[in-house]
Amino acid sequence: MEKTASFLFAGTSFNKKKYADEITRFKEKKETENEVDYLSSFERVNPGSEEVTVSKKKRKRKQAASEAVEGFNVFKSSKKALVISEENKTDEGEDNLSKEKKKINLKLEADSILRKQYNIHVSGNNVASPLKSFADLSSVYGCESYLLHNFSELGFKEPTPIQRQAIPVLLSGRECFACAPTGSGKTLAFVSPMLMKLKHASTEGVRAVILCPTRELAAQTTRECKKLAEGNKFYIKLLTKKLIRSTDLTKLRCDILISTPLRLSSAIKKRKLDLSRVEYLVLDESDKLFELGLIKQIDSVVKACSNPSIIRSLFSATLPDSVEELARTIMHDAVRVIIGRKNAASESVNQKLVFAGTEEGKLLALRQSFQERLNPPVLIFVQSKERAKELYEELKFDNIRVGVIHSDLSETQRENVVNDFRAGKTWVLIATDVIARGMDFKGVNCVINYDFPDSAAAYIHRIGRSGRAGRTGEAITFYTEDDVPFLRNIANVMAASGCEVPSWIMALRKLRWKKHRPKRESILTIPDVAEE
Ligand SMILES: Nc1ncnc2c1ncn2[C@@H]1O[C@H](COP(=O)(O)OP(=O)(O)OP(=O)(O)O)[C@@H](O)[C@H]1O
Repeated sequence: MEKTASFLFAGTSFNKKKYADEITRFKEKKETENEVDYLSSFERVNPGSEEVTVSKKKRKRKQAASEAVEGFNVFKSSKKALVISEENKTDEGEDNLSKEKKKINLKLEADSILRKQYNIHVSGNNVASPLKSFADLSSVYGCESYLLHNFSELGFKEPTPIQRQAIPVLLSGRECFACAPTGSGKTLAFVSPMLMKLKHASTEGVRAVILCPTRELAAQTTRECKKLAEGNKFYIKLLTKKLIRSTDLTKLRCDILISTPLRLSSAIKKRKLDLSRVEYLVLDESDKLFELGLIKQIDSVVKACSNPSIIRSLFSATLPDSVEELARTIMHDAVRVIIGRKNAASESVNQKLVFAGTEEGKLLALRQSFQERLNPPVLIFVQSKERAKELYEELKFDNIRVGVIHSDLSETQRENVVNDFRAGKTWVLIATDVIARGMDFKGVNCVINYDFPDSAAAYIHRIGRSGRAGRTGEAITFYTEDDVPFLRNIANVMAASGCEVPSWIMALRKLRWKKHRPKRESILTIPDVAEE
């Protein structure tokens, strides 16, 4: 009420000279007026109770009150008095307004200090305050205790910077573009507000969708979601082939559905999966999802999620301007949250470039480094499934526990390979970019880019498998003569995250980088296997 009044009365003008007498009279009474309100309302609620309960002090107040009421009647009958009353309200209104302004300014100042402290950059109007701690979730947003309990069970004491800002943005009902380094807890940042908003399980069909570019990441996100939802019986489902075959999707009981775009768009088309009630749509690794190969499927999912009050959000460690522009065409009044610098590598990874000369040189360098120091778990990235198979053939007899993952393996085989690596059964995992994004292997000590990555974004995601959740890691990138023209782009990423780069590389010409996948010589040194 006060707030409204203060806005209503702001700006009323009054001739103070002309009504000086009235002002004096008014000011004398001002102090008692608040008490009038108090007592008259007391009497309204308790008629006749005054004799029994009103103390001496209150009687005194009552006396003052009656005077004020009389005064009020007098003012009521006079036109002048009305203006004076307005003047009083104006003063009060201005007071309230400036108090309100002060409060807002203090809040904005505190928000800005917190954002600076955690390197949070936001753009958009009226962006919600960042979280000071997880406790804000219950004090400000009424978070249920199960979620806070789960955070503490998982060992999460403080929110990470992206969680501090993206969670309140989503809870305040705003759409969001979020860009934060690899391994900085983006999954929890989009899952927690979803769980809080959905509150409890429902039978009303799919209410939230999370899209991930690969099956492995979708499976991992499902697991994380279930861990965070523990204690609240949500229906959280991964859209698998088996689920599609065995269930009538028109009757799917599901609060949160996690899928790859291909699987989901085909379920919409062929199995009549209804997404019209979806309230939350998250595009994880959004820049990957907006790449040419997937855009059609994304489009069909976005269209199927036809609820006009849907909240969409995009999360990634790399968010090119082109993707933002494209996404803005479908988003409403979105807030942009960037942690640190946009499109930057994690600062907890120590990055090195190694000149290996030729393909043969790479294999030699790899073997030598393993002989000198093998500190598992180690991830090795190559540029194609063929090369992944070749490198595996070379290393499998080297007395190293090595595994390989690529898109030619079946779903179960891929799952087993990932599980073996997670469990420490394999020390070295050879992979294509299929697991470069989002996969959260605990404590990967070193990432080796055996083949030079095909883009700066691919580089950032690959090396981001190491140095996660506050740990440190190492990344080694081999390059040959073929890769030299593309060195500068990687060097820029390295320099921006504080790593040393030779000056001759920084002096190279900057190239507009389309996918760099040169034809490379075979890795195999064993001709028999090559011919198999
Ligand atoms: N508040 C927190 N405190 C400590 N650890 C956390 C916190 N939130 C998440 N984590 C842990 O941090 C790790 C990385 O989280 P997550 O996989 O969500 O990162 P990400 O930002 O999505 O990375 P990427 O860009 O590679 O997908 C996970 O092991 C997760 O359990």
